[in-house]
Amino acid sequence: MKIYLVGGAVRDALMGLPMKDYDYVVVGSSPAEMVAKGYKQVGADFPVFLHPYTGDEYALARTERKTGAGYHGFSVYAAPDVTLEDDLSRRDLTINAMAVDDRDHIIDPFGGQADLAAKVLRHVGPAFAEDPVRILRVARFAARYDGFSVAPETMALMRGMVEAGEVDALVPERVWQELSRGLMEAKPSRMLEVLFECGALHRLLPEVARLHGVPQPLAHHPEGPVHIHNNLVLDYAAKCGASLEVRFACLMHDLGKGVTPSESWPSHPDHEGLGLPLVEAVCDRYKVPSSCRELAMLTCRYHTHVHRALELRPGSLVKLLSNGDAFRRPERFTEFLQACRCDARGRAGKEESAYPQFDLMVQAMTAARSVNAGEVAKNTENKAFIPERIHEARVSAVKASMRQNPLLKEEHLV
Ligand SMILES: Nc1ccn([C@@H]2O[C@H](COP(=O)(O)OP(=O)(O)OP(=O)(O)O)[C@@H](O)[C@H]2O)c(=O)n1
Ligand SMILES: [Mg+2]
Repeated sequence: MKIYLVGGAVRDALMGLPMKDYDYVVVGSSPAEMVAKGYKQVGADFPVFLHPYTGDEYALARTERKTGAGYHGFSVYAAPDVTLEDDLSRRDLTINAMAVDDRDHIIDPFGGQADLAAKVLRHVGPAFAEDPVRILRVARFAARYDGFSVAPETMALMRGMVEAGEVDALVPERVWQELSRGLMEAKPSRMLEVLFECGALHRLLPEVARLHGVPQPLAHHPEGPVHIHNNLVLDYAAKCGASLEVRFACLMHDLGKGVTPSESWPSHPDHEGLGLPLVEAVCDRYKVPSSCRELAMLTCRYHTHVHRALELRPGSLVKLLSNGDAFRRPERFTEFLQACRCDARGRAGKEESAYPQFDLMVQAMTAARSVNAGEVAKNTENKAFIPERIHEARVSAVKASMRQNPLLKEEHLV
């Protein structure tokens, strides 16, 4: 038998990037031989084994053929006569279809090195079309690797797959897994662009696709239409190293602008409220984790309130804190503020601009949270007045702390 390192590790090594996981292909062996050598078989469907010491994955060279719809509609053929080239030819992209043998010799039958040098994401062959997840993978690699483009013939193939309804058959968990990974890459906007170009975004996230070309007031948004703004917001969040929750909230924050009646353009009255059912629909569709869902809802609903924080009086600031659940969930409220800051800076020429609303809201939250609500409750004789008294105490605390904030004018302190 012969063992080769394949896939992502080879690609990343050639790019000079750290290798994350090692996948090996074994040629000329059998399950019985692998087990006899101490490898542990994992999964009944595929001939994949774990190395007894390193835990790395070793797969018998195999060919796959789609026999029906969905995930189980595959027939796998693994036998000692399947060659390394056979195995590489069923893989998605040329840059993922290279192997290295035990003498560090590179086997590259599909021009993966040339495509790496030219920064091209190109499919290996017609087998690409057998797995629609690959459309999402291509979009994700475009978001990860700076300057990579999708080969025209690959884009055409992906478009054909979308038209054939292939992405509609994807299970929600897989879509979320790929989308969330793409959001965590260096330039998430590239994922959206690639998905848009092949038509997959319209199928998977029509709410986001709909933002394309929608006008906004130029004075606030010199970058132009909503989708460009959305892309800048996302990429700024990525540049800051924001969490998945913050990045997802950024992706969702302006969905309401996609359903503004065109008579109102370029204004978007109540896009916050209009966006909420759309955010819910996306989250339901992909069973989005509640941490992402909650922050996205909060951000959609209240981001413009935070933008106006400098004009809010203490009473309104406390109400915003309370609506944002800042007393019970201060960490989440801080992530909400981060998303608001990404929104403000994700505009042409605004990336470096000050966003004093962030510090102001943190200051207000700290002051309001310093109120001992239990103590206020204990000292309130008529228990029906407790919520009101707590609110008043918080307002007083915010007011006192605001007196030290030079950003605020006297009239805001009343
Ligand atoms: N839908 C898929 C998934 C995987 N592969 C192949 O299996 C290898 C390993 O898959 P995986 O670890 O999921 O992806 P990587 O390419 O290693 O990317 P990542 O860095 O995200 O792990 C890929 O390189 C590719 O050759 C494929 O052809 N089609
Ligand atoms: Mg990998």
